[in-house]
Amino acid sequence: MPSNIRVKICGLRTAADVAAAASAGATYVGFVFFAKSPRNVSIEDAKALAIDVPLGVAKVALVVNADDAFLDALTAAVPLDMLQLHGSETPERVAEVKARYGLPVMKAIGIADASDLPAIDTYAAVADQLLIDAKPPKNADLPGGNGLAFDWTLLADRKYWTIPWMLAGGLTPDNVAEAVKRTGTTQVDVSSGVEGAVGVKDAGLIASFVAAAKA
Ligand SMILES: O=C(O)c1ccccc1N[C@@H]1O[C@H](COP(=O)(O)O)[C@@H](O)[C@H]1O
Repeated sequence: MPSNIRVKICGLRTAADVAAAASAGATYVGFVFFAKSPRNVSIEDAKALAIDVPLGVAKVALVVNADDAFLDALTAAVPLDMLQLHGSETPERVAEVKARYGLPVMKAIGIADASDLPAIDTYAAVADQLLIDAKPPKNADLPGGNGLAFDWTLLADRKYWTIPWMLAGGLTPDNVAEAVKRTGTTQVDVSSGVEGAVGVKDAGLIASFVAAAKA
C-alpha cells in the first residue's frame, strides 16, 4: 500500500512537466525564479503554467535572495501556495516575507556537516516549513539543484523538528526510498534527479521517483 510521503517536483518549465508531476501524484510543484538556473522561468511563464496545476497540488515559487519589488510582482501575477527561500535570507527576512505576503514560507538550509545543523532550529522558529538540502560547493553557480546529496546520517537522530520539513539534494528514483528510510522524512523534493538532460524534466523519471518515494 502506498505511503503518505509527499513529493515536490521542482524546476518545472512546461505544461507537460506540470502534467507529469500531477499525474504521478506530486503534492507540490516548484517553479524556479533564478536567472542563473537552467530551470529559470519568467513570471509570465509561471502565470501560464499555474493555470494547468490541478486543485490540490501546491504551487511553490523558489526564489534566491529576492527583493520586495520582485516578490510584489511575482505574488501579484501568479497564484501561489508557498514561497521557497533558497538563498542566504536571514531569519528576520524570512519573518518579513511571511508577514508581507501572507503565504507560507519554506526556508532552504544547506547541510554539509554537523556544524550546519543549528541553523535548522534557528529557522524553525520563523519559517512554516524547512527544506533540508545539500550545501552547494564553494563557488557553485546555483545554491541548489546541483544533484548533490549530503550525509543523511546527520539527520538520523533529529527526525522531529517543530515544523514540517522536506529532504532534498541529489535524490533520484534509485535512492529516494533509502533516503526516506534513513532520515524518517515524510516529504521529499527533487529537481535534477528527474531530468533526462540538464533543466529538462523526464516524465518517466518523475513517475518512477514518486512511485519509489511512496513505495
Ligand atoms: O533547481 C534549481 O535550479 C535551483 C536553483 C537555485 C536554488 C535551488 C534550486 N533547486 C532546489 O534544490 C533542490 C535540490 O536539487 P537537486 O534535486 O539536488 O537537483 C531542489 O529540489 C530544488 O528545491
